[in-house]
Amino acid sequence: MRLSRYFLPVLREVPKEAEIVSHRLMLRAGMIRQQASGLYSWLPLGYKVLMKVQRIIEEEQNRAGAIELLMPTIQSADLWRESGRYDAYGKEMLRIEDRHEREFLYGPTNEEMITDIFRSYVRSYKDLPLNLYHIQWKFRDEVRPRFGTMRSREFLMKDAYSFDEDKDSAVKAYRRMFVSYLRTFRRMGLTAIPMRAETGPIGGDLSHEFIVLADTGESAVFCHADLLDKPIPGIDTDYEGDLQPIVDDWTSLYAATEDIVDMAEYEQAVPEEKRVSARGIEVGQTFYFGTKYSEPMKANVTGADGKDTPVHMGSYGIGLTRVLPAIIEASHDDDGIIWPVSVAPFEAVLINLKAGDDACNSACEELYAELADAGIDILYDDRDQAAGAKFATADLVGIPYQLIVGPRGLKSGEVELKHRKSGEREAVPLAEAVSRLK
Ligand SMILES: Nc1ncnc2c1ncn2[C@@H]1O[C@H](COS(=O)(=O)NC(=O)[C@@H](N)CS)[C@@H](O)[C@H]1O
Repeated sequence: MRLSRYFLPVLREVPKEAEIVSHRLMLRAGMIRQQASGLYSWLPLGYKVLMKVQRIIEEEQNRAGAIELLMPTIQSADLWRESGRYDAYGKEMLRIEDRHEREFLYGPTNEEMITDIFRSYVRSYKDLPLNLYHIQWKFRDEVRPRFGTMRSREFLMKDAYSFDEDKDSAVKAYRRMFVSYLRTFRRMGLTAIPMRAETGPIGGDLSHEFIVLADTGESAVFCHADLLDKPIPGIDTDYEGDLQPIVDDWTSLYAATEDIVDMAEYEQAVPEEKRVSARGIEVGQTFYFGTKYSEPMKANVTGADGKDTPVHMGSYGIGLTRVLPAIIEASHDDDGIIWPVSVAPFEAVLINLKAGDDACNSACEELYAELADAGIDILYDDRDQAAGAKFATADLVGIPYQLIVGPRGLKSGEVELKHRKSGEREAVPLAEAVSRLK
């Protein structure tokens, strides 16, 4: 992509309403624009990162055996009356009337709707286990939206729902999602620690919040330091096998959020030098809630014994539009964002130090074509601007590699490769530049 033809509205000044670094940087880097309280437009650069995060989530959900579909954002109130949550959900729910004065709502989550889909088609235990998920916009009328898209009113969520014949099988489904979350967040460059959590409006009696430690996190968390550098399950993890050892390994060390921590238990379980009490960002949450929805909504299957019983369910959410600021909180410096390559909007930015200089222009045009042919997601800063402005933009938007082409380097047949994360710079022969980025 040529920057002169892109749409990247970076801001010079720090927006005053932004209280935390990720909010400031997402605005300055031209990733988002606030349209109203808690409502954002995703501008091209931000949207590109959001879609890279989505692809990683889809890959890991599919690897764990979940099947993707897509449900609408608008839901019928009657469906929520069946589960009893229509009134219980409170003021966070945006209630809507259509032209025929029928009652609808903008879905804050989809347990009722997915249960309705399930009960319409599945009758036998032979069709289980089943895990259906979608990635869809949600609306929660947060009383105090803040920190940019960290806590917004409209947000993008992956929500998966598992259906099993009994609790034992449902706990196996829970473990598959638990393990897939360990892989998913680490692939985005995040260390997300599973912590026992309250279940809140979703319900149930088994739940973990996946927490990224960050000074600006909304909740206080308490955990054992050994959880911070534990290796995640490999790409060859057998999701049909016994995942209990992995889950036990990750839950045997103490980790709890402030709403369920037992300080005496924490101090008893964790030696002083291993105690980590910090602030955390909840990027995902897993729930087992049995027949909470299938009972009232009569989502039953006929078992091997010929008896009809309500299915045991769980739900598993990831806040995609919260993951982006979480990554920035965990990976930035004074010059801007430092994207992990896996989610970076572009893998590299080609910087022409002297647009208008024939040698630089032709070298850049050649490199740009070769990089694109090599399948590298490249941004070419071809603007007629001073070098300093180009470096500042590249550092701000956080692209992992900068390929810098200047008249002096070209004279010795070299370009400069800068690693955004380490700041290291190295002279690379022109002919090797593309292979260095592959
Ligand atoms: N207001 C919000 N803004 C941004 N992300 C949010 C917001 N509310 C929740 N999230 C994200 O969405 C994830 C799932 O939300 S939740 O309430 O915990 N879980 C559910 O809604 C269940 N239905 C899981 S499928 C959270 O872990 C968080 O990462």
